[in-house]
Parts: sequence; C-alpha cells; structure tokens
Amino acid sequence: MSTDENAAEELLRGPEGLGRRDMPTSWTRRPGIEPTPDFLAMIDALRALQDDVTAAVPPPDVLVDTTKTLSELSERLRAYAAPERDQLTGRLITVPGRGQTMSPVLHLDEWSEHHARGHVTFGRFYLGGNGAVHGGAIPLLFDEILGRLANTGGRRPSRTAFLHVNYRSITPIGVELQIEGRFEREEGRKRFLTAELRHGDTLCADAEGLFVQLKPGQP
Ligand SMILES: CCCCCCCC(=O)SCCNC(=O)CCNC(=O)[C@H](O)C(C)(C)COP(=O)(O)OP(=O)(O)OC[C@H]1O[C@@H](n2cnc3c(N)ncnc32)[C@H](O)[C@@H]1OP(=O)(O)O
Repeated sequence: MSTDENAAEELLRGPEGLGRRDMPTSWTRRPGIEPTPDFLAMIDALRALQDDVTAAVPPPDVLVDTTKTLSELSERLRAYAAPERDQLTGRLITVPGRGQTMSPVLHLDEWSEHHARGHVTFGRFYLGGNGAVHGGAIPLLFDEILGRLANTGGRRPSRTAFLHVNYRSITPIGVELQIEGRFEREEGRKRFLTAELRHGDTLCADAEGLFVQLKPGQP
C-alpha cells in the first residue's frame, strides 16, 4: 500500500480509539455518503498542494509547467462535477476534515452532545504573516467545531447567526493546537456555544457562537 493509501485508510478509521457507534448524530455518516480511500487520498494530495503552492517561489519554467498541469487536472475533474446532493467534499463527516480543504483538518479526540475536544495543525496555506495563522481562518475552525456540536445529539438543524472571535495571542502555523467547544445553553430556537483554541498553555483565541434552529422549509 502506498503512503497515500495508508493515509486514506487512517482517515477512514476516524479518531483513534473511538468507535463510530459511540458518535452522537452529527458526528456520524449520513446515509448514502460513503468515503472511499481513493477520494480521501486525492483530498490529502490537494491539501499538500495548497501548502506547497503557498510556500513555493519557483523559476519561470516550473511555473509554466505547473500551471499547465493544474489546468489539465481542473479540466479532467470538471467532467465529473456532481450536483450538491451527490457531492462528497465536506459531507464525509466520519473522517477528520470531512473531505474538504477549506478549513484545517480537525481531529476529534473526545466528544459528547455538550462538549468536543480535538487537535489541529494549520499548514503553510493558512499563513497570515510572521508565522501566525490568518485571522480569517480561525473563525472557520470555530464554526466547524461549534456548528457540528450545535447540531449533534438528535437536535434539529441550526445555522450560525453570529460568531464572535477574540484573538488573544498569535496562533502559530505548523504546530499542533488544542481546541475545545462547549454547548452552553438553549433558549427556544437559540443555541449558545463557546470554544477555545490553545497552543499548550497559551490561549490563542476564543469564540462565542449563536446557532438558531431552522424553521421548516428554511434553507
Ligand atoms: C443545515 C445545517 C448546516 C449546519 C452548519 C452550521 C454552520 C454554518 O456555518 S451555517 C452558514 C452560516 N450561517 C448562515 O448562513 C445563516 C444566515 N442567516 C440565517 O439564515 C437566519 O438569519 C437565521 C436562521 C440565523 C435566523 O433567522 P430566523 O430563523 O428568521 O430567526 P429570527 O426569528 O429572526 O430570530 C430567532 C432568534 O434569534 C435571534 N437572532 C437571530 N440572529 C441573531 C444575531 N445575528 N444576533 C443575535 N440574535 C440573533 C433573534 O433575535 C431571535 O431571538 P428571540 O427569539 O429571543 O426574539
């Protein structure tokens, strides 16, 4: 098995030591959406590409060649574009990162209906400047953990109404960070949640989110 295939198998297994049957509702697979090792390997390769493109300052001949290859790949995949209901990216909720490359891969270590704890490493792709993660990438991560926590445990779907983020100290790229989210309280359709992102003992950022339960027919 290649390294990529091993990585994909690893992703399919999900968080270490936690069986899928123990997952609350929104942490589990939706019916009909099956991740395949090949698809996950492609997503992993794209994540690596994003980091490499961000860091690279190639000579002109490599640039021309790379652009040609990327354009060919785009064209090849465009032929297989599926409607949203059949899309895999972002919907593979049993694997860290959900098969998407927009936000960094969130690895969940512990979860319940009211609490989730995990770890994450922002790659070079997420660099803002001076070794710090871009300020816009951090809310992505908070929305990821809180959105899933808001909708877990048999709760009806809700959407983010607000997400307040406090940047307490720089969030470094390339190192493992710890993230924790909590379901604080519910008032009618309103769900209030909080989260913190830490590097060791340093609090990098914290957030408060309001998620409002959708009414029937609300998109
Ligand atoms: C399908 C599940 C996907 C889960 C993914 C979750 C993560 C996401 O990122 S979702 C994408 C980002 N979010 C969005 O696109 C949401 C866009 N906004 C909306 O759709 C709507 O404004 C929505 C659903 C949040 C609320 O609208 P609506 O259902 O009409 O609520 P409304 O009746 O006005 O308000 C309900 C309560 O929430 C409060 N509220 C609503 N928005 C806010 C806000 N921004 N700030 C404070 N309070 C608010 C209201 O004051 C009201 O409170 P009360 O009941 O005490 O009077």
